[in-house]
Formats: sequence, structure tokens, C-alpha cells
Amino acid sequence: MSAGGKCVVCSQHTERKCGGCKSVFYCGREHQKSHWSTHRPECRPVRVHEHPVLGRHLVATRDIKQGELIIRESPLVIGPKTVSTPICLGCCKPADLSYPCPGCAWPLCGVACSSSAAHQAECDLMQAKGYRAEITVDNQPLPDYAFITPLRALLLPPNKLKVFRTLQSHLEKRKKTSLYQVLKFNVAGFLQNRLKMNLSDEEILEACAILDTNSFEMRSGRSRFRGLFPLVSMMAHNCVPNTRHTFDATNAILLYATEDIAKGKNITATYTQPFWSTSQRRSHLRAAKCFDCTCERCSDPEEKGIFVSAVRCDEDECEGFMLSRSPLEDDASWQCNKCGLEAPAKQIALYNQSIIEEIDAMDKRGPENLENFLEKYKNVLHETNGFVLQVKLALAQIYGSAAYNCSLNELSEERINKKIDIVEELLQVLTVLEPGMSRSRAQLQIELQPAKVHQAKLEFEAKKLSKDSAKGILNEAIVELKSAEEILKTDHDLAGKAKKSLEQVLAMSKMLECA
Ligand SMILES: C[S@@+](CC[C@H](N)C(=O)[O-])C[C@H]1O[C@@H](n2cnc3c(N)ncnc32)[C@H](O)[C@@H]1O
Repeated sequence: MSAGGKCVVCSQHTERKCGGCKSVFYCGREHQKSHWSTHRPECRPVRVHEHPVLGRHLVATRDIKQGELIIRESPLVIGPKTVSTPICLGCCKPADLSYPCPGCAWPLCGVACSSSAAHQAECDLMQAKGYRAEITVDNQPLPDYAFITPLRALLLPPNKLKVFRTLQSHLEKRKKTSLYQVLKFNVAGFLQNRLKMNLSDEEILEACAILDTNSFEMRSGRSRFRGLFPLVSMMAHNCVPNTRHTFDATNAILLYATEDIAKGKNITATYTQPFWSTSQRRSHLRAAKCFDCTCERCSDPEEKGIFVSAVRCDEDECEGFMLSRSPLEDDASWQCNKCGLEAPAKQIALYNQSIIEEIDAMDKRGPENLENFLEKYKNVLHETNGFVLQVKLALAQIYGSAAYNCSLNELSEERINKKIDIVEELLQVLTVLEPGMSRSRAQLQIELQPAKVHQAKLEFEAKKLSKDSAKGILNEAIVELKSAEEILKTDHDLAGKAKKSLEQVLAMSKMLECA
């Protein structure tokens, strides 16, 4: 049977498809060209599918290559998070309170942002109702911003508001939470009573719920804000995702494939962190996104062989690990994988809670306490238990950092070697938990490569390494750092660090050339 279809322009039967999305047929170049302006916004290698568990989600309409840009989408709404440090309501960059908006007194970063389109409608409304903001505290998270982004959504033009309202809210589930009551008072109360908006609690709280369920966190320098992208937000969560995303200078989201994605496969993102245990990930998803994750990683007590949730069995002489007997059931008992000893879920949860509190309370301004933690738990937690991985990541970032008086030049040889071992181990773990060209991988490479090159330089100077071997390490570092720089180039926090790591390595390469 032919795999063809009808040309969308003339209905003639054809087997030629658009090469970009592979979902539209054209009889030839001419009709494809004439249809391009209509087809262009839809020409993406994804389709929204409906699934009984995932709801609407994105599926690849053709094979997608690792590193390929899958979707670029402009935001429907951007604005402050529910609790936010002072940010400019024009551009969402940090605002220092020196320039209040002439119309409504909300902090802006300067005169250029007072006429920003993003801020216009809300500013007009606040002026009309005689409301002026009173933001006097700099640099602290404030609940005052809670109503801004829901208000922006509710003031969208009708066609865009219609799109916004098609997004999932989980409103009924959220009605039972304390957050619902807080937002009812702070946001609905404010919009109805102070700004005299003729909207019901339900309409306003639905807008808050849609934003919380679908928004992506965005960053600009110190500030964190959120953006809503209707198509990209359709992506399902998976604890082992196959995409990463970043944002360009116009605040459009860019979604990239971190691995090859075969036609028909789900396109997924993670709403959690790779080094969190199953219970940490699942409780975060339940609280923040109102669903119980049942992905392959969550269903597997061994988490694909990485044992992120595993704690050592405390039976004498036993070298086994306690694992949940059924990770998708919160109260399922845990059992040692060697001797079969059982423990109630509550006991393990309390134990994990005590470790979370210990890490939270730890003074992390230097490496010592983190090193002591690893020593203390080395025979208690699995070597790739999530707490161990999280502490190792923090340690890897301190070793080599001038901000902690631990720059590579100040580090002992032992700590340089330790940094390299830790980062290589974390990268190994990521090949399973976040495979491919992920942001976490790029973040680790910018830690690893300067340390490896520094180590090679010391060994070369001590005549323990040949010039050719040192050059080999350098060349590998340059390749890895260029790829990391590309992945992180629009990441406000890490782009600078990636660039600096590459410069550091290139400087070392020049020194080696001269030696
Ligand atoms: C950003 S929305 C994604 C689009 C949504 N599925 C829809 O139909 O509008 C996030 C919501 O999708 C659902 N979802 C996403 N990933 C899921 C998963 N792995 N398992 C179950 N539900 C999931 C949850 O209801 C979650 O709150």
C-alpha cells in the first residue's frame, strides 16, 4: 500500500512530504513553496497526542537527530513567579528600586522599560484604579508579585486568552491545598477588591493554576521569572528525559533533542533533578504538578542500576542495600537485596528526612563539611545514592572555585584528583539518568576540563607526562568545552562560566606550545 497522501494545495495524490515535519504532503516544489507562509508556523517534527495517563503530550512525527532544534516558540505570557525578588516588569531583569514606573510605581530597570509592551495593559489598569506599588525592600523574595503574571494572562487579547484557557490547570485537586487558599486571598482578593476586576474566584484561580502547571522557569542574571509556551508545555515529564531547553534573547524557548528520538517516540522533559531519589522526585511532582510519576525509572527499585534511593542494610556483616519493594506505592515496605531484611517505608522516610535536614543545615562555604559528610556516610549509603551525588556535585563546584578560595592554583594535588574523580563519576551516572547532550552534562564538563588540563600541566612540568599526551588532553578539553559552551550559550548563569573555562584551557594550550 502506498504511504502517500493528498497535496495540501491541489489534493493530487503524492508520496512527497515536507522534509521538516514529514506530516504534510506536496505534489511538488511549486505547491510547497506557495504554501510555506501558511505551513511555516506548524512545520515542527512533533504532534500532540492524547494518552490516558499522560494526557496531551508531544510525539515525534519523524526521526529527530541528537542536538537538533525541535521547536522554537515565543511565549504566550512571561512574568514574575508567585514569590519574586524585585524584577523589572518590562524585561524581567533584576531591578534595584531606583526607577519606579511613572504610571504604577512598580520597579523598572530604567526609562526604556516604562513603555514596554509587556507592562502596558496592567499599568493602564493599575493607574485607572489609582493603585501604586510600594516595593521598598531590595533583593528579597516578595509575595507582592503574586498577582502580576495571572493578571497578564487574564488581560491577554481574546484569541490568546482562549489558547491559555485550553491548558491544564488541575484546579479541582488544587482546591484542597493551602496554596489555593493563599492565592484566593492574595491574588483573587486583590484583583477583585483593589483592581475591581469583574472575575470570579474560580476564573482567577484557574489562571494561577494554569501558570503553575505549565510554566517554565526562566533566568536573567540573579532574577528568576516564568514563561508559558503552549506547545512546548505539552511535553510529558519523564525522569530520564530526551530534551533540554534554553531561551534566546527574545525570550523564545528553544527545545533541543539530547539524544536521537525515533519517529513515534514521546518527546519528554524532566520537571525534577537527576540526582534526586525516587521519593524526592515523586513528591515534588505530586505537590508541584499534581500527578504521580510512573515512568520506567520511578518503577524500578534499582533506578536503572544507579541505586539513587538505596541505603545500606544494617544487619551485621550484610553488604546488601535496602530497596523499596514497590516504589510506586508510598507505603510499600523496603527490603535488603541480599539478606531479605524488611523495614517499614516510614522508617526509611524518617532516616532520609534526617539526612536532608543535615545537608540543609550544613555550612557549605568550604569543602570540609561536604568531605566529612562523604566520609561519614561512605559505608551507610550506596556510593551513588542521591544524597551522595548531590554532595559530590556541590564539592566538585567548590574545588576549583576562586569564590571559595579553592581555585585550581590553590588546590592540593589530592583535591584536584578528587575533583576529577568525582566529576567523571557524576558524568558516568548521567549517561544513564540523563543521557546525551544534556545541560547537566555541559555543566559538569565546564568543571572537569580545566581541572584535567591543570593536572596535565602539573604532570608535564614534573616531566611525568609527555608533550604529546598533554596536547591530547588539551585537544579533548577544547572539543568538550566548545560543545558545552554551545549548549550553555543562552544560559545566563552558566554561559560566562563556560566561556571562562574555555579561555582558561586555551591559555594553558598556548603555554604548552611555548614549552
Ligand atoms: C505541562 S502539562 C503537560 C500537558 C498536559 N498533559 C495536558 O494535557 O495539558 C503537565 C501535566 O501533564 C501531566 N503529565 C505530564 N507528564 C506526566 C507523566 N509522566 N505522568 C502522568 N502525567 C503527566 C500532568 O497532569 C502534569 O501536571
